[in-house]
Formats: sequence, structure tokens, C-alpha cells
Amino acid sequence: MNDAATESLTLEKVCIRLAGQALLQVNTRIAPGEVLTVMGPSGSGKSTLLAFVAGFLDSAFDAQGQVRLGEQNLLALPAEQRGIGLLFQDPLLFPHLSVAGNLRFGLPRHAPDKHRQIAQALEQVGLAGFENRDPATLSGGQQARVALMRLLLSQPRAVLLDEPFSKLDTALRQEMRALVFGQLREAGLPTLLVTHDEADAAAAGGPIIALG
Ligand SMILES: Nc1ncnc2c1ncn2[C@@H]1O[C@H](COP(=O)(O)OP(=O)(O)OP(=O)(O)O)[C@@H](O)[C@H]1O
Repeated sequence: MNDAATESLTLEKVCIRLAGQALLQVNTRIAPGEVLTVMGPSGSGKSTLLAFVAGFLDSAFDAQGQVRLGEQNLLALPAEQRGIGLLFQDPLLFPHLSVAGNLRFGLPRHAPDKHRQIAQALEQVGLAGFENRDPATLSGGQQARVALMRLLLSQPRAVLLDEPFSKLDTALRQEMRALVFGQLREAGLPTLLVTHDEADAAAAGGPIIALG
């Protein structure tokens, strides 16, 4: 995988309004390899904040403020050029592609030695030899691991996590927290996590902000 990233993700005086009312305000900087956890009750705007950073905020919202990766103004870029990787509670693997096909989809088009990169990624998460498997034949935890490696192979500059462990059972959740946060830290990626689960926030080990 590529060298550790070194950029911070800065949310400066972000204020998002809905129907004329302030929904949320955030002013923070996430260092490389740090996970910032955003908690808050249902409807407090957690997913809205992620949509704003990723570049697909619905036009019903009115947003102000700055979002920067390093020195770059992300708000000036369309979603696909922001370099943001996303993980949701569903792994969202493509059902018509094999495991290798899903991972290849994450790789930049001209990435060298795709075969080897895919094999290494699978090995890194204990799935060596799973290249030709149909995602539907994988357990939830195995699917989550493939989704994580697809994200990392896409070489994001920052990562957004939206309740990524909420569908896993308790034992698996602990294992996946360690794996996901460990990999993101190692890659030096600034990460924004939204969750209802205090154990997620504790495992993330970074600052916590509360909305709502
Ligand atoms: N496209 C939209 N148009 C209008 N209002 C919306 C739209 N999307 C979300 N909302 C409203 O914006 C508010 C924030 O929603 P959001 O999904 O960000 O909350 P959340 O904190 O992620 O909630 P949950 O924890 O339940 O996922 C809610 O009141 C929601 O109903």
C-alpha cells in the first residue's frame, strides 16, 4: 500500500442550516491518522455532515464554512475528485463482481501490478485466496474486511465512517474496530466517524464532539 498520508482534514466554521434553522455547527481539525468521533441523537445531522464533506449534500440544506484537506479547498471540487473514502454500515460490495473484482474497482485505473496488490490486501485481512469468491458467499465480517480493503486500495486522502460496525455482532464488532482503526491509523488518514455507540468512540481513541 502507499506511504502514510500526512494531510489534516479541517472543518472550519461549518454551519449547516435546514429550513432556515441551524442544524449543526462544527469547527475542528483532524490530524493525519486521527479519528474524530461525532456523536448525537437521531436527526442531529451526523449523516448530513458526512454528506457535506463528501460532496453530496442535498440542496434542501444551506451550508457555510470551509473544508480543507491539507491546504486544498475541498468544497471547490466535485465529489469524485475529493479523495474521500467512505464506509457505511452495509459493506456495499458489488454483487455481480468477485471479491477480486470488487477490490480491483477500488484500485486506480493505472495502478501497477493489480494482481499482487489485491492478493496482498486480502492477505492483510486474513482472506488470502478469496479472489474468486462471490461476495454473497462471505460472512458479514468477511464482507466488511473486503469493503475496508477496497477503500484503502482506492488511496483516499481522508475517510468518513457512517456507523460502520452497527450491523456486526458484538464479538465481530470489537475485532473490526481494531482492524479498521488500526489500518486507518497506519495509513495516516484523517478520519471522521459518526456513531451512536460509545464503544466505537472509545476504540477510535480520538476526540469526540457531540451534535444536537
Ligand atoms: N434531503 C433532505 N431534505 C430535508 N431534510 C432532510 C433531508 N435529509 C435529512 N433531512 C433532515 O435533516 C436532519 C438531519 O438528518 P441526518 O440524517 O443528518 O441525521 P442523523 O444524525 O444522521 O440521524 P440518524 O442517527 O438517525 O442517522 C433530520 O431532521 C432529517 O429529517
